[in-house]
Amino acid sequence: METSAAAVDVSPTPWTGRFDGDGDAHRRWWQAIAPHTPQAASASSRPAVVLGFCSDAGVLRNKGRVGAAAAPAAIRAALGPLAFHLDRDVFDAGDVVVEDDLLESGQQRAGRAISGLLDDGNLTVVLGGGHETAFASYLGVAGSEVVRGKRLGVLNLDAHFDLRDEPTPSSGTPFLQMAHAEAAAGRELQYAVVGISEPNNTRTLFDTAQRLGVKYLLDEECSLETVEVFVADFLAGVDVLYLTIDLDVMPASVAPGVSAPAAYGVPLPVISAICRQVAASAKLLHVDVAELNPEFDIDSRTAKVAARLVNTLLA
Ligand SMILES: N=CN[C@@H](CCC(=O)O)C(=O)O
Ligand SMILES: [Mn+2]
Ligand SMILES: [Mn+2]
Repeated sequence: METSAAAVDVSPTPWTGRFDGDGDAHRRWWQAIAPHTPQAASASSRPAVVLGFCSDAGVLRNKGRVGAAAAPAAIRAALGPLAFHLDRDVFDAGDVVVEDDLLESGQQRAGRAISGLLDDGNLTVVLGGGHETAFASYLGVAGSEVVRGKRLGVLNLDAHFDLRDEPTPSSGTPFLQMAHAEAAAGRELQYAVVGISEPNNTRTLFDTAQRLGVKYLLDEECSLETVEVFVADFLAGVDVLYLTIDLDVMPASVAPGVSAPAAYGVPLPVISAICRQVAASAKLLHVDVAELNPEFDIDSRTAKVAARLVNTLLA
């Protein structure tokens, strides 16, 4: 297996944040996180490793507002100052960078890096990138020894199905790509979506979801009680979970910095509760956060929300 360090393009850059002093009582993310190396020693049973996927290619191909390639740096900047209360070690493996339109090779490189990190026993956290990040994540998860013989579930928090049937992969196609890849391997994709906006998904997309047996909740159905039962049911049918958060699942007031801001959206407390539920399940294998576009992010609101959710997922 190629090591993660060999697969990434850009090494971790220094993290920054407020300094209140040295020692555990003052610790913030920027003081806790260390560069990931293949030899990185960890005392914790399941360290977390952050990897950036700097890509504008998927959103550009999907006719959206580009700028997500700058998101990994913006999320790190929002995470850095947060107080560190986690019981696990955290490392930064750097970035995989998609140059121009070279999306597929970038997804392959990120996939190899993720597989290597998973095989080493890490909880992997990818910071996208547009939602084409999800196919890179899938390549990494499906290519890992950790999922061999296990039932994989993909839980997407998103206003969109991203099941577009297009000749060219984009940020709108990753879950149909996964369904095809799983079918080619003789399996069926276990895919669930929380937060679907009915007016933002065509009849064709709903038909594709039905054909593939996708389980979903509409945004207007997402009360705390309903999502708790929905996620528990989905978790019960899988052995390992890949959670993907498309930040446009939340209302535009909470997540303005995305390609397609949501008029309705699922409230942050509901999304946060899902993250706690998933983190507590012990089935969580891999996480990604996608679609942040810092260019449209008022007061870094969306980056701060992304950072908070990552922090919650690792707690
Ligand atoms: N990542 C996916 N994005 C949505 C974008 C929808 C829109 O631009 O309105 C999709 O393809 O469905
Ligand atoms: Mn999406
Ligand atoms: Mn979306």
